[in-house]
Amino acid sequence: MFQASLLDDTDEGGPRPLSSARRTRLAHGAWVDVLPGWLPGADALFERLLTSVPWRAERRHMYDRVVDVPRLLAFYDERDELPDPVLDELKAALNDHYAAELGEPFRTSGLCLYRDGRDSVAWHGDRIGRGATEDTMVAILSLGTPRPLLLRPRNAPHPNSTTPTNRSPTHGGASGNGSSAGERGGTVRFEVGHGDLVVMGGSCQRTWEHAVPKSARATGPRISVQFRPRGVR
Ligand SMILES: O=C(O)CCC(=O)C(=O)O
Ligand SMILES: [Fe+2]
Repeated sequence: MFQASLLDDTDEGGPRPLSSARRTRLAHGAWVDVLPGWLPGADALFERLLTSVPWRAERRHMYDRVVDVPRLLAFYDERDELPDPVLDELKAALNDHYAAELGEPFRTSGLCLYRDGRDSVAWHGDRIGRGATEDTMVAILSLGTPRPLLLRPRNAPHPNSTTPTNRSPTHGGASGNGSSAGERGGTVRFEVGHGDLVVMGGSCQRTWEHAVPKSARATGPRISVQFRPRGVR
């Protein structure tokens, strides 16, 4: 049982039990757990993070150019104080549920702010560090405006291929609060926001890639909080 304390002092209520997360097994030993509406009242946390986190713009080398990273970032290493006590409680709840299976605790927290539909993250695996060679987990809390989080197998077949080489999962439709997963051409799609949790596990960082694509529609801001073990990034 999750022992709510700080959360009970607000009108947010605590996170829902992680035992109700639904696991989707993907090809190649990857899996994804999804718990829509994990954190009820998540919009209050969203507003606090939006104003209290020292969001940084970054620039990165891309081939021979230096380009703006199309989202704002903040990173909290294991010894850093998190920007909101609710994040400590969520990390503790994740560790209560997952540490035995993971074999170690989640320790670091990365935050991304997608200001609007022009912000995005390109296809990648979290492969800086052990995620490139070992099974691991990355747990992502989504706050604010829902955006699609897409997953596809690495070295995916051409989109027009009629003979996909990967076993594809099938998904139910939309769930209660609007989160939904769908699958098309080997790509798995989760619409995440407003307190939804997605945990990528098994070989997901090695054998699959994930992305939050740009959107041409008017899109409000989304914050994601990624909890990772030590040495995974
Ligand atoms: O915003 C998200 O949900 C994904 C972020 C991500 O993939 C990353 O920071 O590595
Ligand atoms: Fe990632």
